[in-house]
Amino acid sequence: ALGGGEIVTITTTGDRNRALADKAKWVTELERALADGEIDVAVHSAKDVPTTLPDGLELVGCLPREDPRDALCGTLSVAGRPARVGTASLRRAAQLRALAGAGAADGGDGFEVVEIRGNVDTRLAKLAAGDVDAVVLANAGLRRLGRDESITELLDALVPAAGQGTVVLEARAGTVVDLRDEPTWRALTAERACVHALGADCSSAVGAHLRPDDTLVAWVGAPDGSAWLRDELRMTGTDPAALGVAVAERLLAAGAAELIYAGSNP
Ligand SMILES: NCc1[nH]cc(CCC(=O)O)c1CC(=O)O
Repeated sequence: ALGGGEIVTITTTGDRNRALADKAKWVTELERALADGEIDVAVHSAKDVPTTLPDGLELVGCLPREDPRDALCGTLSVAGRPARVGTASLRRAAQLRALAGAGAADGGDGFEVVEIRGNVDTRLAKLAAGDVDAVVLANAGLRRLGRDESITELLDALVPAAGQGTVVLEARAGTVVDLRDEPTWRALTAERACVHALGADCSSAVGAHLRPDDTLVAWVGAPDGSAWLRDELRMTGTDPAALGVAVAERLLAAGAAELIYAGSNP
């Protein structure tokens, strides 16, 4: 069990160079420290943890999930020109472009998605400076950083990333950690199983979210939002991983692999 432990701070490549696109940059150095026995438990944002773990490591626990939704800071609606919406996330860009293509922006002149990099403060500074009219960030991240006053709207229309809003614990296989919020664990299991079975990775435009009513919603799209698939299925049994695989199989049967291939090779 965890208790009376010592906290080891590890600065990762992701912390040092936020311009890198690969989310695994926040995870691999902690996994190396786990494998070397330098630490016993690694704490990650679940969203950044690939669905295939190195041999000998496993997810062992999680904290209760924060709200998993994406949050809009700024506005999608500007008079006289399309609003510029900044995001670094292929998933958010693809879903926003799909919405823009559907003419979902009420009022204004629609919006366009632009790539924006840097940490949360950098992105909010770009918004404040008028470089963009809006940015989309995880509600959970904004709340944890005390920047939730910047939020103008929670985007129910976007399907969150698998594990978004969840702090997860990873350890060497067999490590017992008495810290696991069961509803969060169920959601994490279903969402990660879905992404894994889709053959998606962090460079794919894929969302997967187990709603509190036990319905798994998944979204797979081309990066430009020109084509996408959405599916949802309610859990009937008691196996969240089986639900994730079932949704992935339905999406694959509908052609999801072509969209994911496009996402991995933009
Ligand atoms: N890849 C960056 C990252 N990893 C986890 C979060 C947010 C917090 C969370 O999802 O738990 C963020 C920032 C963002 O997406 O806005």
